Amino acid sequence: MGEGGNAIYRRDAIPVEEAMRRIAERIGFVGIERVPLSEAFGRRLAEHVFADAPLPHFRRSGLDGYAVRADDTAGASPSSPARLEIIESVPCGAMPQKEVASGTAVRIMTGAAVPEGADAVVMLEMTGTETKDGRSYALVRRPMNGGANITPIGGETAAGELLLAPGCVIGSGETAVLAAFGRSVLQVARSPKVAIIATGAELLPVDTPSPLAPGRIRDSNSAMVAALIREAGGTPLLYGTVTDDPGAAATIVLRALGEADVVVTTGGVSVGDYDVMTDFCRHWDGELLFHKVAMRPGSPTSAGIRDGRPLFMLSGNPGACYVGFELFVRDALLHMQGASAPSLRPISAVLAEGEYAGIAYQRYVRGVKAGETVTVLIRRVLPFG
Ligand SMILES: Nc1nc2c(c(=O)[nH]1)N[C@H]1C(S)=C(S)[C@@H](COP(=O)(O)OP(=O)(O)OC[C@H]3O[C@@H](n4cnc5c(N)ncnc54)[C@H](O)[C@@H]3O)O[C@H]1N2
Ligand code: MOO
Ligand SMILES: [Mg+2]
Repeated sequence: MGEGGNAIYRRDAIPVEEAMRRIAERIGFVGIERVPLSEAFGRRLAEHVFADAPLPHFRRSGLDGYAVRADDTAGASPSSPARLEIIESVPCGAMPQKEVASGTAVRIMTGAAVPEGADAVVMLEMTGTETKDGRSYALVRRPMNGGANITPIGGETAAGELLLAPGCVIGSGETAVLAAFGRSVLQVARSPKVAIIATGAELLPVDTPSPLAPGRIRDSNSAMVAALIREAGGTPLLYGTVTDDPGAAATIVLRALGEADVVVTTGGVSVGDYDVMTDFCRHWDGELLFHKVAMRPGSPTSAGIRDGRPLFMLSGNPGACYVGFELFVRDALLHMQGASAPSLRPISAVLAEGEYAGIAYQRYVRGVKAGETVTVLIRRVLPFG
């Protein structure tokens, strides 16, 4: 078939970084949709969100107490409190009707609008009250600085300020900001639809009771990959399992490529007689991006693209399948949703125990970092001692 000289079909292993690059340069934004804020949690924003008004948009009291003129409290002390006539009480949500003139105070609640004329709020605990001739007075026992306990207009956010940028994940904090600024409907990245196809004649549905027939195993990869897809903001579509019949596998993979944004297969990608994905790669009308990666586990991991839709062929070995997803599929899904930064970041660590000899390929092993289980990439191991 005239492909003997092609390095991809010869399955020359390429470095992990090169494989990542080949995927990244071929993957684009998945498109936008509008969702209500109540359904936006975990999605990626696909618009700039600016403050359409200052926050707060009125001078806001930070305490329960009295709105006063700071000058009126100069020199006040417990033995000689400032005596200010209480002219009004302002609950939250109401606007004060009166202006605070010298010698007066307004009872105010946390979050309420500070009346004109007042430039400080004194907390209730610093005051006392007195009634005389049918009038009520606040006794302020300490001097106040101008501006004390008042959030000015725009004190949290100025009008026009950029609140959230495209690509950011909408978590609980972002949700609060969006709600505060009235964004009940948002433009977010569409959740990529990701088809999952597990290959292998040995595979049984998860609900198959024990004991399993000899040689048979439950399909754990589909469930794992579905969970990983959800973690990455995608929507998994379970296509089930396919046996090792090349025609049947090709039919279902091509159907999935027509229906989903991304297709992930597991298994059948090595050099076994029944490795259907290896066979598929040689006959499909898509473009193979790589067919072997210089890594362990998961060296047979392959990827291709057809009509702009990526096909990830992960190794069947569950550990290799996991590593292949982490390295190649996750960032592809995040990138499709507008994320700019790669999700994996290298850290350097010293291996506490064990040894790896004669490493030709990069190794990804499970490790524990300060109590947290992580996947560790071992590039180079220095001999002990
Ligand atoms: N002659 C060679 N043999 C193998 C090579 C090689 O280079 N030359 N590579 C080995 C490596 S490394 C790996 S990894 C595997 C890759 O195998 P496949 O991707 O073809 O996967 P399968 O053969 O289908 O299965 C491998 C293993 O994983 C189990 N499996 C498969 N699917 C699932 C599933 N959905 N859930 C749970 N477990 C699954 C399967 O039963 C096998 O045990 O090839 C080596 N061989
Ligand atoms: O590369 Mo295989 O994935 O060693 O197990
Ligand atoms: Mg195999």
